[in-house]
Amino acid sequence: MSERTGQPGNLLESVKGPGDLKRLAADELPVLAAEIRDLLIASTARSGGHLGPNLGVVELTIAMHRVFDSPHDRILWDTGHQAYVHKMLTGRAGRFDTLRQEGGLSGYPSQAESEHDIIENSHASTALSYADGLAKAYRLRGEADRTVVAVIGDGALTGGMAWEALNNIAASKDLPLIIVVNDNGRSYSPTIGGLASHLASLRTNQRYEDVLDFVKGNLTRVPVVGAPVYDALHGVKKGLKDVLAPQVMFEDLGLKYIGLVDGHDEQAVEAALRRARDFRRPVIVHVLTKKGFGYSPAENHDEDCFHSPGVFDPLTGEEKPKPHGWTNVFGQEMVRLGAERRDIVAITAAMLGPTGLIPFSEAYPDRLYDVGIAEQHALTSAAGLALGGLHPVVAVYATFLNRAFDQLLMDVALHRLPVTVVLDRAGVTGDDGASHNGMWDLSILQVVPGLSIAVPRDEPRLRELLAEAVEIDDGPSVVRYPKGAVATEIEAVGRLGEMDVLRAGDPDVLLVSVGPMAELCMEAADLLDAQGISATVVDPRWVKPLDEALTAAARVHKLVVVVEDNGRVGAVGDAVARMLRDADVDVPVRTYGIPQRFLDHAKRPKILGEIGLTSQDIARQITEAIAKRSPVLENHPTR
Ligand SMILES: Cc1ncc(C[n+]2csc(CCOP(=O)(O)OP(=O)(O)O)c2C)c(N)n1
Ligand SMILES: CC(=O)[C@@H](O)[C@H](O)COP(=O)(O)O
Ligand SMILES: [Mg+2]
Repeated sequence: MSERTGQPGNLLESVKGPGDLKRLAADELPVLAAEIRDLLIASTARSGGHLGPNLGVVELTIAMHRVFDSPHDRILWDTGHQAYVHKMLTGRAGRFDTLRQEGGLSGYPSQAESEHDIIENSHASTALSYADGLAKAYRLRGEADRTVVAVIGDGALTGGMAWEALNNIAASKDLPLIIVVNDNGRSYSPTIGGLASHLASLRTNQRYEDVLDFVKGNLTRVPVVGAPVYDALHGVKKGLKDVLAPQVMFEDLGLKYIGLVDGHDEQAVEAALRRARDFRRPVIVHVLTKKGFGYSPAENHDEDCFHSPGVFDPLTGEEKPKPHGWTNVFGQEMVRLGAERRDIVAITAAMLGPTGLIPFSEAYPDRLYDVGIAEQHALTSAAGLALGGLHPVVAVYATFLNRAFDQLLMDVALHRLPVTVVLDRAGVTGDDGASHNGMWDLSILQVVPGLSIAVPRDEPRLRELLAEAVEIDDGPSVVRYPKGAVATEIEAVGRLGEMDVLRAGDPDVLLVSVGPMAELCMEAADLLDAQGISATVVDPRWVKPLDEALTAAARVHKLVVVVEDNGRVGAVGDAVARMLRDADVDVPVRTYGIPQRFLDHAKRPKILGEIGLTSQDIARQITEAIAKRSPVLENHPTR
């Protein structure tokens, strides 16, 4: 195994862009591929990242940049987690020591990084819709010589948007649009559903290709009649294919289909892509790849083929142990609740492991549903399960719930159905960039009638609130918690209605701490003490509906402060301010949360520091707020 230096090898170093790549001889490409793999392994070992997906597209990406002319031709990556090789071949190989670091290379395409990058959103199943629009724009602008190429994984192809796009693309016979299905048979775990089995049958039905090759090899050797007979046979290819290979649904959609192509045979991929390019109409190129290809620890990693490992030893593939996290607690609690309540079922959207539901699936295999990357379907299927008398728990990352908002609102809440949605990775996640931060749910869910939201501050509260949530049977409930290690446990010193009082102070400041912001708020209260400002810290536990006791408590304080790990606009802080206004409690309210903008990638603590979600910042801002109002407040009778 070559010494993995973490720097590009000589050949890769010489590739400053697709032009250099095109000038390489075919026999240099395997060397290039090996250097790319070395750099992928070394850089993700150091920073974590999507090693498995990128190892699987090395030859595919080389072929794409040799056949097409980016950025004149546009190459789109669905989800974008598999675009590291694309970045290496478009002049960024030398920056992989900064992968996913603040100010360094993003783990996804980035328009600011390169003219070769377009889609920055890491939400899956969008690339075909972008491609449809882009190709139509080029046609309308008289730039029809530009080919649009969208790479979509078999997992992303289980997302509904992809089929909405295919339906439209199939209707546009004159769009030079190439859909590369990167079929490695997996999302994290093996891809599920009818489509997955269809793709699998195509993969296994190499029979058709073998028979055809055999016929071609033997018939065309027969003098005079051989070739015409072969052509006749080939002419009935569709029938032959249907007989030997299952119904190829893509062709039935009206799309040309080229496949199955060995995705690790770079020359074969190039040939297929050239054929597809020359059709000048929508074509599917079905490429078979292996996730983690070329690195045995990834190839043999059962759970997810090193989909997105943390830091690991490149020689052994041994991952650095992850801390006891919120996800683990949820997984354990689901097994306990599943034993108590046989009506509890769980749904994952192709993220069984990342959401912690593996223990539940092992304990109750017939009560776990993996719906693929299909959050919209997940929510409405959950509504069906609830209508059927069950209590579904839908576990998704907070940011991906956005995709299923209408289903939660109109298919679940409108019918007051007992569905519990568990949002992992809520708040700032950090190194997966702007589209991964779970900073939207506490805002968008405020408008859902009859929906309850719980935000646990630590492990005991997660267990407690999840148990309370699944007891709610007259409407949807939501429990949300951040990525990573559980927060320090903080016991209540009293109760205020259903809220936990974490620190009882004189009525200067009422500090409303939302979920895992508790530790930060307690530290801020200590800092305020030193300034002679006394803070009462309460943890609402349930932030929707808010506890009326908050109104009475606010009345006797000089300032109300709400701290939350969500976008500031329309979230808990605004809900508290509205509740106090409605109750004619005109105590000033300050809300501290995530600024309502897209955040660049960096580690979570770094981002929290930059946006002022630290105890020092909160204490300083409260001190300033008190000082600004003190003349008024001094003379203002306490209410
Ligand atoms: C809407 C949405 N849901 C879930 C995810 C999380 N996610 C990221 S990559 C991935 C698996 C993608 O599988 P596939 O498209 O086959 O690509 P591969 O990793 O196999 O190359 C998932 C579920 C996401 N990015 N977007
Ligand atoms: C690309 C994608 O959506 C996921 O793979 C994401 O990277 C998961 O990140 P964590 O599971 O590490 O939070
Ligand atoms: Mg896949």
